Amino acid sequence: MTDEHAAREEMAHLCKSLFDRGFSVGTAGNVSVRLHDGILMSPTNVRLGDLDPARISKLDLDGHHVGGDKPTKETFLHQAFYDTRPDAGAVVHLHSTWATALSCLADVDPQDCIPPLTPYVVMRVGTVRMIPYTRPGDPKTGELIRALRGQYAAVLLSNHGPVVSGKNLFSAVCAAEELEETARLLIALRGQRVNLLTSEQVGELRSTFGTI
Ligand SMILES: O=C(O)[C@@H](O)C(=O)COP(=O)(O)O
Ligand SMILES: [Zn+2]
Repeated sequence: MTDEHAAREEMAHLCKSLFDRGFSVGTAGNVSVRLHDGILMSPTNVRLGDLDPARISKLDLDGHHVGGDKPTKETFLHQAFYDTRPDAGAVVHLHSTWATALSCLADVDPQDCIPPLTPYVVMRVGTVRMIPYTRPGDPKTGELIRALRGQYAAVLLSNHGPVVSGKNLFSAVCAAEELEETARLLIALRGQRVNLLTSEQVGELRSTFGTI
C-alpha cells in the first residue's frame, strides 16, 4: 500500500499533468487512490490542475468522509471499482474529448467499445464496457459497475466519459491516456475499412503480457 503523504503529492502532480495536457478541463473528472486505511479522493468542484495535497479528501474503509474537503460526488463509482477489483490501487475518471465522443455514439458495441486496434490498448486497457447513462453522482453508477464483478479495468459511462482503474495511480493515468488516444483513432478511422487484431493476436498479447 502507498504511503499517504507520498500518495497525496503524487495525486496532485499527476492530476496537474492530466489537466495541463487537456485531458481534463474546468472541474471535470475525479481521481482516487487506495490506502491501507481508506481511500484518497479528489474533492468535488475542484480543477484537477489545482489539487492541494493537504486538502485531498479522505474516506475510511467504510466510506465515511474523515478528512480534507468534501469528496467528489462520484464516490460510489470509485468504491465500486475497489470493492470488485482487489488489485486496483487507483481510479481515474475523465471527460477527455475523444473517449467522451465515443460514449455519445449510437452504434458503439456496449460489450466492447474499444476494439483491439493496436497491441498497446489490449495490454494497458483491455476490454472496455459501456455503462448505461446515469446522472453524475447517482449511486446507481456504482451498482452498475459492481454488476460487472470486477471483470473490466475500464468502462465508458454513456454520454459522460471514461473511468479507468490501475494497480497504482501512474498505471491508471497511463491507461486513461491510452484509452483516450485509441478512442481518437477509432473516430478518425470511422467509415474506413479497418483491420483489427485477430483473436489469436489478442490471445498472444494476453499470454505474453498478462490480462488487465
Ligand atoms: O460529471 C460529473 O459531474 C462528475 O462525474 C465529474 O466529473 C466531476 O464531479 P466532481 O468530482 O464532484 O467535481
Ligand atoms: Zn464526470
